[in-house]
Amino acid sequence: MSLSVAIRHSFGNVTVDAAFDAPEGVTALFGRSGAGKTTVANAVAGLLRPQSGRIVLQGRVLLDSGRGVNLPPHHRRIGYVFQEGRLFPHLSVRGNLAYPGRFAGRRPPAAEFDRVVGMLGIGDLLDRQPQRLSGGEKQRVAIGRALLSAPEALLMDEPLAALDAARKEEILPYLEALRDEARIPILYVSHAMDEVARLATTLVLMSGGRVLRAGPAAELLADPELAPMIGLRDAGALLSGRLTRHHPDGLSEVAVSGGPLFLPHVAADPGTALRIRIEAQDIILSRNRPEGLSALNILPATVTAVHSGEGPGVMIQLRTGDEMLLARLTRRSAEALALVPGTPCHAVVKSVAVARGNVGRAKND
Ligand SMILES: Nc1ncnc2c1ncn2[C@@H]1O[C@H](COP(=O)(O)OP(=O)(O)OP(=O)(O)O)[C@@H](O)[C@H]1O
Repeated sequence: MSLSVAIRHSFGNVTVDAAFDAPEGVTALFGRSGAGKTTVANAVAGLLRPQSGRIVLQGRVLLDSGRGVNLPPHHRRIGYVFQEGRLFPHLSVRGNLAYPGRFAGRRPPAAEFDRVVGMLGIGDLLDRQPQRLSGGEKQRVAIGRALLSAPEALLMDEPLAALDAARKEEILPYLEALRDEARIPILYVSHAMDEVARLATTLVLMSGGRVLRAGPAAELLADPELAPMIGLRDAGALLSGRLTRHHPDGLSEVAVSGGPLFLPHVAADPGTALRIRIEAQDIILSRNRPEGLSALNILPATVTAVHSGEGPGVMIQLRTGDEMLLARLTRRSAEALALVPGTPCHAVVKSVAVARGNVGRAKND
């Protein structure tokens, strides 16, 4: 199951020239405003006919400019979710959900309807009209409607951008479940790194109309050379772990390959697989194992790369267990500690530095 995209399109002197593969899971198209994300998404949706390109979904050719193939949007079998839910205002939630079935000439089987409604937690909303839904509820219905069209891929264009932080946090677990349960590629357009770090399994970094890098999200997010492009304040690597237990003082303990991590309470059962984003600016490095320190998380690590930019800062990549971390230090500190590839050290992370939104679910295998 995959979506393969290669397009080239010029708007006057601006050219978008992008190629990548989106396998099952969430492929995040990330980049600053004007990077070319919407152009790619529109070409995939069939809303823009690129001057040249080839787009193939599960072996079906959606676009092949060389052979004059360009399927219209409604024949592409792609479900769309946009920034605002775009629900039909005159239909109830149930009516909105049933709509794609009518459109495709079939109704989704009742079991499928119940499964999607259950997964998105919208069972209590079925008889409401869209104007009586919150922004987050509207988005969940919009996702449900897209899923019930039995799509072979989902395209989500900034689906959380119009929501405040609390509504975003409410909807992210549903998107995580979708990522891990729907066995289709999900193309997720966003310029918000917190969402991307939470959801992406594959990352396509775009800049100036081109794909700078594409690959597994955990690998790209731990690459110090890409940090300036991601944004130094947003840089941070992902750790995967398993919740081991909740402590009576409110901390949750998570086993990551480098050791135990103590985090502010994580609302999940022991055994749950998690992914944790540790922001590069929240790590302190020490050559010796620090003692008499308030921080609870001290992970033994080895420096694997040091990347200096133009400013006073450096990005240090570290291995802890079998995973990577990124730490942002001043050049002065890195020199004082003589940090070079191979240097053993300790990565110190304050528990409270790990924001709740940086702890998400991962696929349970
Ligand atoms: N219809 C158009 N006419 C002229 N230039 C365009 C048109 N659409 C897009 N562009 C240009 O193409 C480039 C890519 O735009 P695009 O909308 O794909 O970027 P984006 O990454 O989606 O940005 P944003 O996050 O702001 O939506 C930009 O330089 C933009 O100005």
